Amino acid sequence: MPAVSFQAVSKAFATPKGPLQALDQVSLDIEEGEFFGLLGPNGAGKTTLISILAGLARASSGRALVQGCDVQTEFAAARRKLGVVPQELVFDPFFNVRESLRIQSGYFGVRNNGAWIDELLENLGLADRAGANMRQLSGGMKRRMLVAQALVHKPPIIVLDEPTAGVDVELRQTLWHFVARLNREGHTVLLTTHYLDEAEALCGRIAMLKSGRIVALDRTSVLLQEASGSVLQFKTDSALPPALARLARVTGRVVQLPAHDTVDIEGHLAALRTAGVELHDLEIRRPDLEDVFLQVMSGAHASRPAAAAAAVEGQA
Ligand SMILES: Nc1ncnc2c1ncn2[C@@H]1O[C@H](COP(=O)(O)OP(=O)(O)OP(=O)(O)O)[C@@H](O)[C@H]1O
Repeated sequence: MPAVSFQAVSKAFATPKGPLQALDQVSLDIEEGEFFGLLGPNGAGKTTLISILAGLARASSGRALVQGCDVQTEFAAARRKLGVVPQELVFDPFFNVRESLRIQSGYFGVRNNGAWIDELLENLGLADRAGANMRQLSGGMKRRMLVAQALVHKPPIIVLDEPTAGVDVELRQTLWHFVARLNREGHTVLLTTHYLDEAEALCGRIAMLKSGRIVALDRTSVLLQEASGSVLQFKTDSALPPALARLARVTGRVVQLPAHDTVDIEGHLAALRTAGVELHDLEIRRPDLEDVFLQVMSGAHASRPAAAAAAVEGQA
């Protein structure tokens, strides 16, 4: 039985401009013990899908199951199996850190788990703030607390919705170290993030959503292998010729240019030389997950989600 199963999940929101299709027939199984990444640009539907899983939003059609429990008809059982770390910081300001965790445990019917609460506080760098009132915590500390709250009932499935947005390097490392350990111990992890290097490093399998549909679904290693061509990367202080500027991914001085083949690379280099662009730290590398993501979103990547592939093969 999959840890998480989305079965033809669709969701339309009523808006003043008419219905907005946030999710369109999303089908996806996440197996026990997977570290699964759900990626997509802003507005792709990631949070909506997670909200449906957590029972915070209702699917317009289709259904979601957590270890076989329907999130609508068996809400309490499904919810107990999930530890959801939400994007937004919402807290009860009247309690201290340890009290909040005890209350959250009680909410899930879990008692006498002081040892686990201590372990959470220790592993998330909150031990010396255990007596602090929630109001006194910094933003980063509050985020650690969100993680602790989500894990307090030792859920088999951990759902992290952009857990590292606005988080410092130290907390990122603490968090990933801890979540990777829980995954090794058998917990299933579902992660959404805009940090594709994190997804590449952590996730065994990845689904990419675009406008509410799955547009890629595969093992991370396969997505990387199927990415076409290579990337010409260099640093420069000069402006790029317009034709290359349109193709390039530019981050400050770092320029990354996708290239299909060696002829393409030679063409790029010739155009740069003609334009008098001075290149530093030039390298040619394999595409990384960010390149794959951009290829998938532009429709250029070879990967097809299984359902779409089966439909095409069925027509043949
Ligand atoms: N309550 C709502 N009412 C109307 N539209 C909504 C509502 N919630 C989400 N949407 C819309 O549904 C679409 C999907 O939003 P969602 O928050 O799921 O995207 P996301 O992939 O999580 O994006 P981000 O990366 O920005 O967090 C967007 O177009 C969004 O504007």
